Amino acid sequence: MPQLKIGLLAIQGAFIEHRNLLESAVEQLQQEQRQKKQNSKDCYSVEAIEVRRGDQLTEDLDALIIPGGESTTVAKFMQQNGLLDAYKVWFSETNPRAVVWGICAGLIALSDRVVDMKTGGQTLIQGLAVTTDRNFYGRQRESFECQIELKPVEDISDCNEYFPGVFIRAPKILSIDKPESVRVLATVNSYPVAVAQDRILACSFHPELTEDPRLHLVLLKMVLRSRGEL
Ligand SMILES: NC(=O)CC[C@H](N)C(=O)O
Repeated sequence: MPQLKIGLLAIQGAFIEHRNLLESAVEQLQQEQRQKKQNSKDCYSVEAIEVRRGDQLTEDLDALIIPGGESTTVAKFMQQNGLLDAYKVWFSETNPRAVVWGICAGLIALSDRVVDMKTGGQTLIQGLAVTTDRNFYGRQRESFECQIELKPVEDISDCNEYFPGVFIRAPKILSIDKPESVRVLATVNSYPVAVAQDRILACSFHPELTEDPRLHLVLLKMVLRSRGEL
């Protein structure tokens, strides 16, 4: 049984929530595959691991989830544990299978440009051609929930119902700086809240705090595509 190995940067919890949603997403993937071709042998399973050290970013790791929390802590944690250098190798063109998903603080860390950075600056991972305001919603209201509209793009098979949006001191994607390569997957009032570029997925809200696995399924499909299996 082919296995999808997904790592979660283990900074501030949320591991169980992500593992549960990855398991629901893989079940949906199996259902979709069964509907498409009967007797499919490609019955995937998912293994979720907590990533704490650079040497865990190996070639057999299909994806890394950079969770929400505090973007300054994310980069510091990565620097202190040899993860930033290891990430650069793991995510480089020498390993074209690797997929990364930045959630909230993870989106900030992956953004090419960040507005309202920490005083004195902060380390970014970069790679995603967007400009993000780090604390845009945080300053207005600490957290809120609203309905997110999913776009009918290739990896989203079911966009009929709103996605439950949980925003916590959320950043805002101010601009998409390479519209030819960044796809908008979800919006609120026509502003992008989830985007994808090549092997990068990013969102400004917290799907792991819902019971909706559709974004986790998007991640798994990106993984399959980068493995050349979809
Ligand atoms: N929920 C979150 O991840 C908040 C991110 C926070 N605005 C930051 O600066 O990192």
